[in-house]
Amino acid sequence: MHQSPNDHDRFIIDSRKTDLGPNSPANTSESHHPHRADVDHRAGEHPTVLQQPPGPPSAKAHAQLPSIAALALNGDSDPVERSLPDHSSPTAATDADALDGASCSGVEPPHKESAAQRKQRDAHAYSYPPPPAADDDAGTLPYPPTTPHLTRAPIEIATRDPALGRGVYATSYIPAGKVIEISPVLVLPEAEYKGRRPGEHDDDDDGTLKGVEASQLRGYVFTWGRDGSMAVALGIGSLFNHSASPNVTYSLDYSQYTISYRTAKSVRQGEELTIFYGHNVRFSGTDDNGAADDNGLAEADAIDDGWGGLGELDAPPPDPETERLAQFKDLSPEELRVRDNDVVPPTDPDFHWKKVTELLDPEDAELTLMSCYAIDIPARLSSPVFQFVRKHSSRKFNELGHLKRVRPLQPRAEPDEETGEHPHRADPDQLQSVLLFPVGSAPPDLEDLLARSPIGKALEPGPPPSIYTVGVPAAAARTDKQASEWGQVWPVQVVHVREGAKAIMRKKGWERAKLEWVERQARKVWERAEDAGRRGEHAIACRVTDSWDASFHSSLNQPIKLVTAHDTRLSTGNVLSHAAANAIDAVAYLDMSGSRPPLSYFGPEAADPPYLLTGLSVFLSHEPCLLCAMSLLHSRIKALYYIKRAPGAGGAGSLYSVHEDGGLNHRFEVWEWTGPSDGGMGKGRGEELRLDP
Ligand SMILES: C[S@@+](CC[C@H](N)C(=O)[O-])C[C@H]1O[C@@H](n2cnc3c(N)ncnc32)[C@H](O)[C@@H]1O
Repeated sequence: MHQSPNDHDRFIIDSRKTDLGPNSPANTSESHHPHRADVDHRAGEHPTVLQQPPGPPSAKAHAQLPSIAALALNGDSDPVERSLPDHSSPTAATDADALDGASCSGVEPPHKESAAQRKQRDAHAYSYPPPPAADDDAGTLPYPPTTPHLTRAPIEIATRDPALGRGVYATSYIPAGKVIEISPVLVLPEAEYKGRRPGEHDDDDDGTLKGVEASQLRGYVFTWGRDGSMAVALGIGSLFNHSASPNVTYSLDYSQYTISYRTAKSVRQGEELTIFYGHNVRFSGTDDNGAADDNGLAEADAIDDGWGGLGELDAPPPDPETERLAQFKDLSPEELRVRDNDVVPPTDPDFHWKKVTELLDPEDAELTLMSCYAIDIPARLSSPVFQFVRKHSSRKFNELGHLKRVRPLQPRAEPDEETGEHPHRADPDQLQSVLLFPVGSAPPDLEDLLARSPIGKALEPGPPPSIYTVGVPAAAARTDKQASEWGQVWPVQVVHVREGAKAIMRKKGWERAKLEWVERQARKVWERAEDAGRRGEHAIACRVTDSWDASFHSSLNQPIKLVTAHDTRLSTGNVLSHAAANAIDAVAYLDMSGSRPPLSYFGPEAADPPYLLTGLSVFLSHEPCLLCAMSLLHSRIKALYYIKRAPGAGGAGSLYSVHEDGGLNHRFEVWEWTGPSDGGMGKGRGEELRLDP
């Protein structure tokens, strides 16, 4: 067998020359040279355009290779598309799926190579294993100190079809996007694989199979890097059979020396798990006329479209992102900027979001009162009263800071009739009311204290001033109008609302580019939820993205998506595997593996990823439950957008509003979809919401 690390690596496996069974050494075509870049020398066979095997990743690509652990929770899956490594999609690493994109990025596109180029490459390029140092301890292999390994999937090895030999079968339902196996690999340098003696070159090959190539391992190797090395998966990985429409995808990790396998589609119990070895492969069972065997390979060969026929079968659907970008191509940068930054108010029919908040816009606030103790004293005693209050205050901060401390009891003296001037000094004996303490924080022996204070003494031999209770505004006024109305009760300070805060509080709307982006993310998360529902999970999903920053983002430069996850309570049996929890978990995996894409929000230079979801935006198909709302708060998200309310269970507006609880140390904004649900978001499987475990 030949598993190809990408589908450009073509080969033929032909067991017609033997009747010893599919795994016999003789079961593969004698003339097959899997790692030869330019060989097509078999007359009468299907074309074997053996293209250049994938190159080893560059240092940069290595850095981008996802950790295998991270793949485990990266849920997005576009079944067949992901099964076939895709060099044609430049967007793969951005919005499509940060992790999957990264997994592709380690593999360079194929190219035809001349003999001269090959020579040059042989001299300089990647070599595995590196030549041992003279005093190298024989037998020491340069594998990494630790190798990830995972086999936890419900699978069994069985022979159900003798023509295929052993295969891997699901013993229970497996959802799409699950890593089912991570196999370490054993790398066989070219000379060892081909059984070359020291000093022998490939030009000396006489066509006779030697070395490992002559053994039955030949049916189990795949190309590793570009130097002719081959690798064997040491684990279940070597037992996946080939299919033209596989349900398992794989990715090579050149730095970890592993190959990981992940379901590209959901798999039913009893179904075989298959991978795609490459185009134009053929095994025994295909008759001389190339009649289709049941794995569809002969059919694939019959259509010469350069993709072994699979191109047509797996033609990717039109890319919505390309279509979206096409609408801006005729706009100048300035026209685009104006269009993008046009603020769409919440009253606009295109604005389908409602802010989930119980907080009042302070500008709409009604007057609320608090009780205070006050005294009426002559103006000349104001200063001693202020000193008295300072001395006996139990609080560090001034609870009455938003109020004027003094209110004149009589109207101020009229201006002089002749000159029109106001008297410079107030009458020192004019009575005025002075606030002492809020009722709740006054000293208990206030009367006594006052009588014994310099104020009481100054009023002797008369009685000390009588203390009374008065209702005063509980908060500062936010407008001049409020100040004048509330001032009738007690003179109050005005703290004008800041412009930025005003925009948020008044729900002024969003830039058009942001509005469109938010809605697109919401539709994507809804689609994912519906997809999860079709796979037998609760139809709930969560998508985590970078947050919109108007000074940076635009229709062309969109925030990056980090992960999408769906609810997996049913498939895992874990009642806490809610979509939001899975998404947070997946982000943590990204960070653990160093695979978080550089975020615009924090700048690509940021040394370390921020704590969990700090500053990120979360899209949920449904309002999060209390637990998830609290987890999102704990993760420090910036904004949450959800499509459907979860009455009686939701923690972001329904049962409780975790996001604006004054007792917690983080707040985030929450928006709820108010758009039509017909034929789109809010309709369908997502309605069968069961939030409680
Ligand atoms: C990596 S092994 C797979 C496990 C193998 N069936 C076994 O029993 O060890 C590859 C070999 O399996 C067989 N094989 C895999 N996919 C096949 C297919 N679609 N049709 C026929 N034979 C297949 C071929 O003999 C091939 O050389």
